[in-house]
Amino acid sequence: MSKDDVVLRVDNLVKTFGALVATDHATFEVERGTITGLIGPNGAGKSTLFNLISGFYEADSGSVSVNGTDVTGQEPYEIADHGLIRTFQTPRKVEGMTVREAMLVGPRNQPGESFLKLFTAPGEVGEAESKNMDDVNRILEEFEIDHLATQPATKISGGQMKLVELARAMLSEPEILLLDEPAAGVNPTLRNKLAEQIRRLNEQGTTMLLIEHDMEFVMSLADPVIVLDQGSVLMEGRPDEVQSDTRVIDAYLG
Ligand SMILES: Nc1ncnc2c1ncn2[C@@H]1O[C@H](COP(=O)(O)OP(=O)(O)OP(=O)(O)O)[C@@H](O)[C@H]1O
Repeated sequence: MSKDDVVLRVDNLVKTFGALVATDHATFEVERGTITGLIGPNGAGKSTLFNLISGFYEADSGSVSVNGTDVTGQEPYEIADHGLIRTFQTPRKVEGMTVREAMLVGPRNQPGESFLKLFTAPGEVGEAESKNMDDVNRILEEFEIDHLATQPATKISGGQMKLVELARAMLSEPEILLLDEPAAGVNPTLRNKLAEQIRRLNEQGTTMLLIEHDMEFVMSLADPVIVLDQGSVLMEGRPDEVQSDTRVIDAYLG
């Protein structure tokens, strides 16, 4: 793979918790334009890997690069500025806000977040905020969830919240989006909607790295699929190759 084709490179990452090696020299690349699946039995180290890649955990050793830039040791917001955005298994609490307000929390590079700018460049702040509002309204429509805009964010279903999380992540215009179990606890109708949206975003150019326990969901969306076992990469291949590999079957039954 040429350097330009790789959005994310994970090289020999190690993370220990006391005597437990949660990430054991994990090494892989995510090719631009793909939906790459990341699967593995419970405790294989998938969430730890996401936390390391997105800067929420510090690695003991190894490196992470995004778009050819070494981001090892950077803070999550710095890594986000390089175009890597993640969602969480359990969406963050947004009490007291409508869905539209929750969407507005935390888009990247928002000048309103800098108090100084309120005094030095108030016009810029106003413009940025109205652009954010336009972006939120456009994305709510694209995700076909504009009817939820004025609902209290805590009153919508878990599945709808997952759609809102995905929509909110897209406000940052990521080059690579890390999705942590988007289908978990979501009913079949909304799961299909989520899959449709993930496919649409990918066709429009967003590369994805997808952790998912629902095999049907991940195998119908992802290619390639990386299998993690005991903190390291066991294999990588097309969904059909992974599903029939005896090492993978053993790891799951193990
Ligand atoms: N903060 C932590 N402190 C101590 N041990 C941890 C911590 N986070 C994860 N672990 C341990 O590291 C190992 C990998 O956990 P991790 O959550 O990354 O696996 P996973 O593949 O995401 O599992 P699951 O599919 O069940 O979510 C497990 O043994 C877990 O108990």
